[in-house]
Amino acid sequence: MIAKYCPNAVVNMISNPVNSTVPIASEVFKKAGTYDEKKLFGMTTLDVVRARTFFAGKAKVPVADVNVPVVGGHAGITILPLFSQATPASNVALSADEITALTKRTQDGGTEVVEAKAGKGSATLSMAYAGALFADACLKGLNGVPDVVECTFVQSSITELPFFASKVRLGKNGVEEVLGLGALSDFEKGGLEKLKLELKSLIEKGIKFAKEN
Ligand SMILES: NC(=O)c1ccc[n+]([C@@H]2O[C@H](COP(=O)([O-])OP(=O)(O)OC[C@H]3O[C@@H](n4cnc5c(N)ncnc54)[C@H](O)[C@@H]3O)[C@@H](O)[C@H]2O)c1
Ligand SMILES: O=C(O)C[C@H](O)C(=O)O
Repeated sequence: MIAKYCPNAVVNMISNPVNSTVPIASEVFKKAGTYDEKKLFGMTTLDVVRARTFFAGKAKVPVADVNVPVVGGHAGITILPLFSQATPASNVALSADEITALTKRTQDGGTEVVEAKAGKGSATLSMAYAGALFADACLKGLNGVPDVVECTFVQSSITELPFFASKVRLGKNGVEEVLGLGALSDFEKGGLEKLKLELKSLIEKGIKFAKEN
């Protein structure tokens, strides 16, 4: 419907599995001849919200001031929070074990809620909050507000994968610039290598599904 009737819309995919639904949507747009890679996003803002919240608690910094880039995708180990780039820096030294635990908590946050709700849906309120944050950022970009930067899952060439979540500069055309990963800790480099294998297969599954249906 969007591909046919609103071909210029900015599309934020929330429905899971985001790692596959975004590639599926790209194929649908391609079939309709209306694919614009600058306007198709997979929502990963909730991962950023979780990473910020968990980091602020441990680092003893106010959550409203915290920013943590989250890269990769939106499921399990494909979610990679870059705590080494968190701002402001922690007020207490975080150990490697604490960073590992924060990373796992961020990766498992969504599943934790889905399991707790036992068949009654997912983290709906925090999803709505994150959706509103990201939609607001898109609108700011479309309205010409400069330097609107958010993490999101988009068509990308910053790794060998065709889609990847990273910091992106939003503007009048949707994605203005896909930003790089920056310096990674050894722990994050390990996470990146593992996540790429998993993400590759989820992206390929989506593309295969779209081509067969
Ligand atoms: N990207 C994110 O950060 C994020 C966060 C939370 C949830 N999600 C995803 O958002 C989606 C919705 O989550 P929820 O908690 O609201 O789920 P839910 O199970 O409470 O609601 C899903 C709704 O979709 C309806 N539905 C199912 N199949 C349909 C179809 N074929 N046509 C029309 N309607 C259909 C169901 O009747 C139900 O009302 C899920 O895919 C979930 O995984 C994404
Ligand atoms: O719906 C899910 O499986 C979890 C959701 O993506 C979330 O991050 O809360």
